[in-house]
Amino acid sequence: MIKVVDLHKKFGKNQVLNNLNLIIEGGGIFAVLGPNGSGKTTLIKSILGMVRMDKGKIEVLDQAVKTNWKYRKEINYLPQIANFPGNLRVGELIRMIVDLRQKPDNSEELIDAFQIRPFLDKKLATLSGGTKQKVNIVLAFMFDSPLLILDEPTTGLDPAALIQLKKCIQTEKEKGKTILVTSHILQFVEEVAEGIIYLLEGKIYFKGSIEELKKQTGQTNFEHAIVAIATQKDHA
Ligand SMILES: Nc1ncnc2c1ncn2[C@@H]1O[C@H](COP(=O)(O)OP(=O)(O)OP(=O)(O)O)[C@@H](O)[C@H]1O
Repeated sequence: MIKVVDLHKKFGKNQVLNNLNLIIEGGGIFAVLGPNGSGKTTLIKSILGMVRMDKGKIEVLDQAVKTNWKYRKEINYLPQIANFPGNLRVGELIRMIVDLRQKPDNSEELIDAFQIRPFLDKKLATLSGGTKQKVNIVLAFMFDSPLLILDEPTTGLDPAALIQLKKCIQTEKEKGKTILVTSHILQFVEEVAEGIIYLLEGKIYFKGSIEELKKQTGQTNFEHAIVAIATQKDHA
């Protein structure tokens, strides 16, 4: 599903990813974790072909990222910060994306699930942060794609929307999808994720289940295990 080999990425003198290797077989929910600035978004954007890698090779759905952009049609992506023109109305944006993608969509169902119908005629610039995030979630979930990448999906969500988001993630998982998610909300990660991918110093420092992480760090609490992993010498 995703194969990253010897990925290097520098911004100026800042070596963000340094010989990063990662294989994710199809199906399941994987949380990409790591301290602020550890390169989670850079890794995700490299997988999406949005960041030009300095060295390495990435394959997504058996296609090389460098040479082929068509694989991106098979990925649903929720960016950490989505930048759509503020004068666009919510309904217009959703229709625009549906027209561009030219695939069947379930936007109507999601509009109701996330209760954004009252906002369809509102301009994006006038929405609250949480409502904007609900719109972005609708955009990310409305197409049927084998790979879903969610960068900080919980940002700004109220409890009702958070429950809805978790339901959507579970539904996609049950359909056999692969879901990559980043989040600093460890309670959310513990509830949804099966696999943990922990980034540190430009590499995958740990890859495994939450149970394996607890065992390796000798911690019974997930939060403490995450803190402990960064101080361990043994790499995954
Ligand atoms: N376009 C860019 N130009 C310059 N530096 C960048 C750029 N994008 C990211 N960086 C730097 O790369 C490093 C990794 O950033 P990235 O956003 O991938 O981290 P992250 O793990 O997603 O962080 P966070 O948890 O804060 O979201 C940071 O030091 C950041 O400042």
